[in-house]
Amino acid sequence: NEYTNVTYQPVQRQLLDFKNHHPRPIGLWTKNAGEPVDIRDTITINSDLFSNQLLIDTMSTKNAERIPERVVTAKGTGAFGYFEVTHDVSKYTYADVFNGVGKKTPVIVRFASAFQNKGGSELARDLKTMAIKFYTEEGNLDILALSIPVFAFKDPMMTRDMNHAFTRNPQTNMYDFTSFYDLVTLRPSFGQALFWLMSDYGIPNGYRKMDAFPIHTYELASKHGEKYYVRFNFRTELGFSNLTTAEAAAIQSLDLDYFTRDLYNAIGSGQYPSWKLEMDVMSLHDLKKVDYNPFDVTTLWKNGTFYTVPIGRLVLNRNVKNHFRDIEQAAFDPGNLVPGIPGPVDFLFRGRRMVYRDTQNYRLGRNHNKILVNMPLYEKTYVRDGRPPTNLNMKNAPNYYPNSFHGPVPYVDEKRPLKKLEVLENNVVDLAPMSYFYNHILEDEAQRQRFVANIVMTLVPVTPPVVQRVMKLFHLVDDDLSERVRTGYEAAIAAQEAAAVATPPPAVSSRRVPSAQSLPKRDSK
Ligand code: HEM
Repeated sequence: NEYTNVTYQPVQRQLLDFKNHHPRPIGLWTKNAGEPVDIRDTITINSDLFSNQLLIDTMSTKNAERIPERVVTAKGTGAFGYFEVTHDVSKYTYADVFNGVGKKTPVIVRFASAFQNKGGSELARDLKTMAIKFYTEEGNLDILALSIPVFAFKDPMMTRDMNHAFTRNPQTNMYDFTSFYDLVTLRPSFGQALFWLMSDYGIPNGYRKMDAFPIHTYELASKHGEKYYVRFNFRTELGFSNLTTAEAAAIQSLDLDYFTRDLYNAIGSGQYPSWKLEMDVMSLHDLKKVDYNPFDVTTLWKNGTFYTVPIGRLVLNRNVKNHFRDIEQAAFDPGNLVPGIPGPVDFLFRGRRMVYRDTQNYRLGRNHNKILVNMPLYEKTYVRDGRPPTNLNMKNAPNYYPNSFHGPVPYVDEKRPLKKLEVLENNVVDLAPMSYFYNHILEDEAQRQRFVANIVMTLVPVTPPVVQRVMKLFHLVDDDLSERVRTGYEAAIAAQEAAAVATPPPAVSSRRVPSAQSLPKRDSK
């Protein structure tokens, strides 16, 4: 690269790169309304502040720089890239984006930590999220995925409560494992997601090295009028790898932004992260044969009841130039689907169709689709006016439908399935998958030990009556697990008590700041 004898990481050299690309200042500095700035206006002491338009511009716009952070997934990053179809899946869907081997579709992808605030730590044991917006010829397709393959509940009514219980306590303003485990044990559908989170899958070694799962069972429609039911999986081509709690803690003490740095540096040095997109498939016929609910987002499909089909590759090859413009303002909405992908039919998904739209109306405004990063390749609507941005606002085209003056017209999708599948769900929770996770998905003794240690660590600060409920739940799941967690918990509490007794009170160091008493006496001679 341009820097001889030194290796700068892309993150380190961002400003130098800018300067290299712009050997001279990029232009005259202007006030907000365009008047060039005179150098005498840039210093305000001993001047008439209220006549200084530059000062007023500066202070008033600085004050308004923030928009509300996302209620979840606030701490995030992202990049541009493309999706390439590598396999013929025309049998399953007529969606243009997945048809035609070799076809490339531009994407923006945002990653985040589910329950961290905007300035939070990426090293926290937390669900990681990956949201993909495909800018297809038939509109934006948004697929939102988590780093674990199951969700915590089926009923959208639980959303606010999970959000509250898993984030900051209203009085202490701290993350609170008491509310966390309280909710998990009162609603054991959380169990499987909890287990994934407490295992090695709970802290991937960066966004590049994690798999991502949209979780819901999507309905796909083929051009022959058949329907298929699929679960998509994004599999990292680098192979999944994780950080242990100790490794994450060590990195966290120096760098809360480790995931963001890793992604930016990789893309900036041409090591483009990539994922294979594949789907687990069942036909309508297969669906009717299984002895479980394949629409249940809290659990995996059972072995032997489906087959897997590769679709394509997702590659991220361009860092964004402006985080706020392209990442903070990005609005992903799982309801943004395209012809050939009617989408999920479960109740949680129906709830999500409402929620994302609403939160983005609040966070970005009702015209968030007109913000550059959210704009589809083609769009003609009867939407008008409202809070900016309104862009061209459809200029002078007719603003009502139907009309006889050549406003935009609908088309007929001949291939669209005639009937929609109606799914009824229940609240019954099966604990067998938790036991299966402990005994089969955790691959060896070392993984099991780390899993138990992570649970124990998070139980230590929990109110004892809630700990007892956790023990009861684990007892119902697996004897070995419950025994190990109990022993580990008792040992951790004993160690904590011993440490409290043994630790002397901290010594207060003298403060070497000037004070009336400590000023050296100069005239002592
Ligand atoms: C299968 C289950 C779910 C998956 C895979 C999922 C995935 C995601 C992802 C990837 C994001 C990050 C979007 C971004 O980066 O901007 C996100 C944000 C969000 N999710 Fe979910 N989520 C799930 C369930 C839910 C549910 C049940 C709700 C509520 C009903 C919900 C509400 C939200 C909200 C409000 C945001 C913030 C969106 C924004 O401010 O733009 N999620 N979700």
